[in-house]
Amino acid sequence: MHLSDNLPASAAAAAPAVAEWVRRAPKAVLHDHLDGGLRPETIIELARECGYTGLPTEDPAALGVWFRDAADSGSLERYLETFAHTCAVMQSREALFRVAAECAEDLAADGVVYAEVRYAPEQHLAGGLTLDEVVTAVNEGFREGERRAGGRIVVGALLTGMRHTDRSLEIAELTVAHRASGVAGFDIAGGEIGNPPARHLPAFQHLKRHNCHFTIHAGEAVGAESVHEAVQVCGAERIGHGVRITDDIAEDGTLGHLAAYVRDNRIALEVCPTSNLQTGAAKDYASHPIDLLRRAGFRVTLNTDNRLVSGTTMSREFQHMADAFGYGPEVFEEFTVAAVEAAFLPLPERRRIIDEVIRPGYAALTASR
Ligand SMILES: O=c1[nH]cnc2c1ncn2[C@@H]1O[C@H](CO)[C@@H](O)[C@H]1O
Ligand SMILES: [Zn+2]
Repeated sequence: MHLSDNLPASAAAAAPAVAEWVRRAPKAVLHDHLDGGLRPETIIELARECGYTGLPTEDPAALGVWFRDAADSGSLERYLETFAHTCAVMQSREALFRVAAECAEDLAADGVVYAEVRYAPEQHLAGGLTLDEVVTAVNEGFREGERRAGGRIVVGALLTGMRHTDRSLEIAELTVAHRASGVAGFDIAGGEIGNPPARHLPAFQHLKRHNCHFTIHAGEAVGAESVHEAVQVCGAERIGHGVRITDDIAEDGTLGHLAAYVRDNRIALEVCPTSNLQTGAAKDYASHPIDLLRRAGFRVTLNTDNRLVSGTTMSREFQHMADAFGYGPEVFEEFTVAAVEAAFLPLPERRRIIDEVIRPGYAALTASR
């Protein structure tokens, strides 16, 4: 049986028909940007409240389509331009709280049981908030969203430093300061070309000194050398995207030294297929390297990147992969367990989610199919 999605009808035209078992499957997402996943109607309401007049349309369905189409640019830089609109309306405590609460609610409604959601605190200071106030507002929003979802989801925040600015050390310090209260780790994001991760080495060294988790966007717009720098120079525990690691895999499947290192050390790849199609990191779903990487034994996780900007959900990403590669519940269970194993959570908590939520959820799914 197929159910239609709950996104606007016009946007649904480009979306796959999501099978009911896909929607019910327990999911975990490690790579989802808070400012890339707002509800269109929320953007419009927040814009009215704060006096932002730059939106391309005030029709929610049309706005959803506009984001996805504008981001279908073939370039990461143009994809990222769309975030000016979402960040513009996320400049008050109330707006951040609302967006974070709705994010947790929407993920839970899609069957996500564990999420790490990232954003760049430095992009939310235009209304006069301090970095600490931004983090507190978002954390409180996540707690509210967890409550509204009846405890069916656990959400952690990742604080992102923007790779083209010079605040990453400050954001790393903020991560350490808030780690006992809802912040799970750190990330760097933004345009990859011309902004290699090692430019932010002091931030990574600070995190290492304080035994803090971090991931790095790499191997999305730049090739395997970017993954090399993120892993070997900066010490990333996971890689955001990472799909261009295939530069280091020969046609016959032989792994180069870097690819072998990443695979053998179980460094998780946070793969986001739809986003990759939009930014030109992959040509189409059928030729997306996720299947090659999975079969080669990499720790592959499946993610949304930006639910609004990429017009997607976890269910849609699952469905695209099921359609392209014939994946059934056993593969999605593998991706979901891989994500929780690579989560920035204490080990007993990871084990609890896998043993008490994910394994039984898939067992029930398989029994009822
Ligand atoms: O796939 C991506 N690659 C690089 N940067 C990204 C991606 N998606 C979003 N952002 C950037 O991360 C910021 C904080 O959430 C966003 O504002 C956007 O500029
Ligand atoms: Zn991303």
